[in-house]
Amino acid sequence: MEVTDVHHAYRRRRLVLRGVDLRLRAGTLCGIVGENGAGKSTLLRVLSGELRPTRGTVRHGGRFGYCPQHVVLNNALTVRQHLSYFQTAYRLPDVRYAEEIMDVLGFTEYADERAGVLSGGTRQKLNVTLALMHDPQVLLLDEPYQGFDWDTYQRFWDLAGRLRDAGRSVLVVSHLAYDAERLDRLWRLDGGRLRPEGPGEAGAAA
Ligand SMILES: Nc1ncnc2c1ncn2[C@@H]1O[C@H](COP(=O)(O)OP(=O)(O)OP(=O)(O)O)[C@@H](O)[C@H]1O
Repeated sequence: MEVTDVHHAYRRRRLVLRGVDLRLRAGTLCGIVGENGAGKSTLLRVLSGELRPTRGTVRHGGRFGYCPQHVVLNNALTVRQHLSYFQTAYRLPDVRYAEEIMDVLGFTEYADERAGVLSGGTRQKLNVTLALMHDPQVLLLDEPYQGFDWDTYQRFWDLAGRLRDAGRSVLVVSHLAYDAERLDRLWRLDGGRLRPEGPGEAGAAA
């Protein structure tokens, strides 16, 4: 994914993004942190194509996955019904990979529960599974581990590391400055631009 000089202003008023440049190579696990209101979700919505940038370009190739910050589930459908709905949307022959992800995240036993009765953390596990189940080459995750318990949080990072090792580009966005050693690159979104975060990060490309 290649992002060049991206600007975004809501209704031509406040400029939230003021020239974001970002390059995500295959086989990298990257993070963006920023305070509340810094524009992280706005940036991900631009990167996913949901919002058109006021200026600048976003280019990416191959299958694309996006896990939005706010869980979008149909409360009347069971976990399994969500999988089959997305299986059709993604044109997948089966949901075996989705079931593997469910197993890794530890919520297989909820397969026949309706989304409306799931706990917040379990809803988020389903949200992440739906974004991953077509094995995207570029994966954008907005606050993906909100509501996860510690064990699930660790399993999530193991999964993200495995995807990186399999050659996927993974970008995790959070307001928390999580364990930077898990990441190949970390940026901070501040003042509408990205700057490298952490020691020894003076402008190297991912
Ligand atoms: N649809 C919208 N219309 C107008 N302004 C918006 C809209 N969505 C976001 N904003 C504004 O854009 C700015 C950035 O918001 P955004 O949600 O991208 O930040 P964030 O870094 O994701 O915040 P948080 O960590 O709280 O989720 C905020 O000032 C917010 O009020």
